[in-house]
Amino acid sequence: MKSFEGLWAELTAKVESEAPDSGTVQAVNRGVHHVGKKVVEEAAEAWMAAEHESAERAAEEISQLLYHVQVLMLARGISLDDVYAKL
Ligand SMILES: N=c1c2ncn([C@@H]3O[C@H](COP(=O)(O)OP(=O)(O)OP(=O)(O)O)[C@@H](O)[C@H]3O)c2ncn1[C@@H]1O[C@H](COP(=O)(O)O)[C@@H](O)[C@H]1O
Repeated sequence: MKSFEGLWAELTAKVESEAPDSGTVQAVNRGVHHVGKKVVEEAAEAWMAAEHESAERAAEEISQLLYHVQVLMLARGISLDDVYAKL
């Protein structure tokens, strides 16, 4: 099973290698404005699923939100340690 840190390591490697077929690389290249809008969209979907759908559907939307938050961090040059220092 993938973890938050495992996904972060995978996405970091994709961005560093500029993997051409990676949706993550394409999103990072589109920039913070584009990725930020995806974060807001996924946050709304996570909220709606948590309020109106099954726990499994909510977990699926939350996983997409976590993914897009990591993409936002990569687009903005923020590391996991930068965030953990604020927890
Ligand atoms: N965990 C994810 C992940 N979660 C969400 N998403 C993206 O978020 C989208 C879901 O958003 P929506 O529900 O809005 O679906 P959509 O409307 O079809 O998406 P868009 O057209 O808006 O892009 C998916 O289509 C993916 O593009 C993810 N994309 C990639 N990953 C993982 O990230 C890793 C690297 O992926 P690549 O960069 O694509 O190689 C792999 O392990 C993937 O499994």
